Amino acid sequence: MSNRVYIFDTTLRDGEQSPGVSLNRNEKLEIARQLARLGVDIIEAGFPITSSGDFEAVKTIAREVRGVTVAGLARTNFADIDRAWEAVKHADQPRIHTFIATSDIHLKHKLRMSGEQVIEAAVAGIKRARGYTSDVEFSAEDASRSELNFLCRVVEAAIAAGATTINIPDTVGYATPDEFAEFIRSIMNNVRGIEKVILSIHCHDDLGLAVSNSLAAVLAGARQVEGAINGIGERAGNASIEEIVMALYTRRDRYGLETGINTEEIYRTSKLVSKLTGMEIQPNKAVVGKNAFAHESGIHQDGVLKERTTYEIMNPTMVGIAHGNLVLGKHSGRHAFRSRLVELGFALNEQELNKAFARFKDLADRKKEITDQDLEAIVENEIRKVPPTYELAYLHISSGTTVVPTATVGLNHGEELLEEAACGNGPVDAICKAVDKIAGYNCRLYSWSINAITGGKDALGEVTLRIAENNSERLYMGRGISTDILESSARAYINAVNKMIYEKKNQNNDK
Ligand SMILES: CC(=O)SCCNC(=O)CCNC(=O)[C@H](O)C(C)(C)COP(=O)(O)OP(=O)(O)OC[C@H]1O[C@@H](n2cnc3c(N)ncnc32)[C@H](O)[C@@H]1OP(=O)(O)O
Ligand SMILES: CC(C)C(=O)C(=O)O
Repeated sequence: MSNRVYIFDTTLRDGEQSPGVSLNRNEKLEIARQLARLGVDIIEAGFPITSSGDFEAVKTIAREVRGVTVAGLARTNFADIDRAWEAVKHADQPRIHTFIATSDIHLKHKLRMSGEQVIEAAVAGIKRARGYTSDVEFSAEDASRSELNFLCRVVEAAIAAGATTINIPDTVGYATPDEFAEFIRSIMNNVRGIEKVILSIHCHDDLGLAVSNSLAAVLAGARQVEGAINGIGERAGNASIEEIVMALYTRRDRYGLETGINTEEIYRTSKLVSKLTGMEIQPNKAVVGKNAFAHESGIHQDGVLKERTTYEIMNPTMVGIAHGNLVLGKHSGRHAFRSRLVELGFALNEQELNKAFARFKDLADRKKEITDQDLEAIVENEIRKVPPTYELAYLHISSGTTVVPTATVGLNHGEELLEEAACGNGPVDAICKAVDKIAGYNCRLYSWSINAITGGKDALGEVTLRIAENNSERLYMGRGISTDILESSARAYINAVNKMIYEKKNQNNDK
């Protein structure tokens, strides 16, 4: 048996069946192009009878995305099959994918057909499709809940009618891995002609088992896996392509199976699908989640810094993520802390490091995640504390929808109180201009951001900003905290100006 596993991507068909998702033609085309770069073998581009929009999207993909099989889904009736063919016929390798349910529950309640009628419909549909193309996939919908002997009869008839791929879906995500593997083995052992076709599986995630069931089936002998990027799809979704691919890749040591996927395109594909479908990726999602390669606790961070493989079974670059990250938080230790400071360009001695680390742990108790800006602030405010040339004495703001924003600022400069007023485009701009007038500088604001340190209406707002003199690129970061965000802004701006003055003074002393 070949060790090559074919990847059938149904992001644009079953994936689009996710509640709330509707992709237009251009969006589908953009995703299809990316799927081709990813290296999937088959793109199921849509269900052409569904709407003229879907028909046009499948047709466009078939015409424009080369070097890949493009499939269109169809029920077994001729109208669906004819429409699917019209849509895919210009593809490099067109495939018609036709399906009908085989479980008692579907026959009795949904199709209201007998078993013989289902076999007849399947055979007729496949023959119709074979009249158009030599690449015909047949799916026995709800196969995993079907009576095995009947399913084997349907599959045998489908092969005899000309199907080249036989798909066994776990349509409602009911199977469990060992049971599904056994089911696949039974089909392989009982269906005449099964060795002539590619045996495929299509698993749903209702019990969170779609990937496990898919892998179990592959290990039992299936050689095509159907799934969707990010695991999107009807209800709880489909098996996630990226998880299956990375499981096969990572465990090739044990199973020796291969896909044609260019794994470095995985992350980009996942991001694109998430962006265009509007379906966010949960942070702890395997392979592509924000936290998939993030390490938060000190012991793990220390291990990863010493040797990445201590806590990483995949290299993030393998899936197209530039590098993993060490998230600094209250569980982090000195090794990770020092390493991030070095990355930020700070070389602290042991005493400074200990002092900064204690301050960091303090802050980490109050904040969920410590950012690079927090670290810069710790070092600059705590370790390289500058003497305050100016300190805020008072602040008065006049602002609103009908007045020009004006700020009056009083700054203590030693024993002196210096006062100035200025107008600006907004109150923050007015504050900065008033401070500039007092300090005798002309600065521009590069960035300004606010972060609520505590919750509720009286939350402490922490403003972090960066300024530079008008004729210089040297940036100074300032930080200010208050329950009033304009006061936080004033304090942050004054803090940055003080740093600038201090640095200039020291440079002059050095000369
Ligand atoms: C498991 C899966 O994911 S299957 C794919 C699911 N995807 C979709 O349904 C795509 C979106 N669907 C649609 O736009 C519409 O349902 C259409 C265009 C496909 C059909 O619309 P309608 O003709 O109005 O039929 P409706 O959806 O209400 O009912 C489905 C009909 O197809 C029949 N049917 C269902 N599956 C099959 C099949 N594989 N082969 C033949 N007939 C089938 C049903 O028995 C029902 O027939 P009935 O009208 O005689 O009772
Ligand atoms: C059409 C088939 C493959 C399907 O989507 C399912 O059974 O879930």
